[in-house]
Amino acid sequence: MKKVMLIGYGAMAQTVIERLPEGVELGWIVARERHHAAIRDRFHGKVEALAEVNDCTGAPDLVLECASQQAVAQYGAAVLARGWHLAVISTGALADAALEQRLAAARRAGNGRLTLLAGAVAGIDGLEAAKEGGLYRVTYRSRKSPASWRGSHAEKLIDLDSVSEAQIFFEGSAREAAQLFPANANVAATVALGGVGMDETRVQLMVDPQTTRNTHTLHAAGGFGEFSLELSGLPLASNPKTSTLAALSAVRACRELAQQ
Ligand SMILES: NC(=O)C1=CN([C@@H]2O[C@H](COP(=O)(O)OP(=O)(O)OC[C@H]3O[C@@H](n4cnc5c(N)ncnc54)[C@H](OP(=O)(O)O)[C@@H]3O)[C@@H](O)[C@H]2O)C=CC1
Ligand SMILES: O=C([O-])CC(=O)C(=O)O
Repeated sequence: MKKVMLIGYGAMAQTVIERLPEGVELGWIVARERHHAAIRDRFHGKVEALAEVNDCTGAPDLVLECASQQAVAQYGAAVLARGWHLAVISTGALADAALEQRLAAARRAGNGRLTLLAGAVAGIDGLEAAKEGGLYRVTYRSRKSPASWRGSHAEKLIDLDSVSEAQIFFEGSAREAAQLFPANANVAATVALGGVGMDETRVQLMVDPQTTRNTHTLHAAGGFGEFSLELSGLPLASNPKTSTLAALSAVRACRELAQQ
């Protein structure tokens, strides 16, 4: 039986817990103190609620970050320095170049492994293959409902309550998008890391009062030719910022672990 450590206890973590594949069990959940009693009750003490990665006395086969970019900064290096396998969903954390270097150094020092989950988007494998032949241009656009942008930096750029038609409210690099919208634009970073990088990947963020979907549009052109991909994802009921597919990509990482 393979053992997983989960970081985070929010919407995505709940989906992972509910869909945990056979052959994998949850050993630890790193969560804020206020969730600890609920975790102990739910799992009858069989899953340890931890305040810190370093409080773990066991050895997880996989550490699944389903929390935030801040959590990657807080725990990522400790996980890698211990030689563990860290799978990250908050990929936008790597828009911080200093953090990226710190994680790389910890990984080298501890012989750990870092995996970036594909998250809410598809086509990253094709993008990475295309990169081998040279990429000229990669663009990414995210279109979500006003509810999905609420509580984000979007509120400083556009009045989400009065928007009556689809509107682009942000244009910039993937690095800017991932850092300004840490709970909404990790896909921009995922696309950047698979393609032409954080500063060259052009990003548009859009609010659409007519949609209930999270729609990701990716366009890549290069020596291979050209592709456009549109993914219209259903958000999680418990968090409209997060697409169901992002949670399922974390479930898939558990399935791969079970099959190893
Ligand atoms: N790559 C991709 O395609 C996508 C990536 N994401 C990333 O996944 C993250 C999780 O999504 P989702 O579950 O929907 O978000 P939620 O806000 O529903 O849940 C986040 C959970 O993580 C916890 N958490 C956050 N930071 C820390 C920390 N430093 N230490 C301990 N616990 C922490 C929160 O704690 P508390 O309850 O106390 O607030 C909460 O339990 C997003 O923040 C985003 O970064 C999301 C969608 C797509
Ligand atoms: O889940 C999504 O649709 C995308 C998302 O929040 C992110 O990229 O951070």
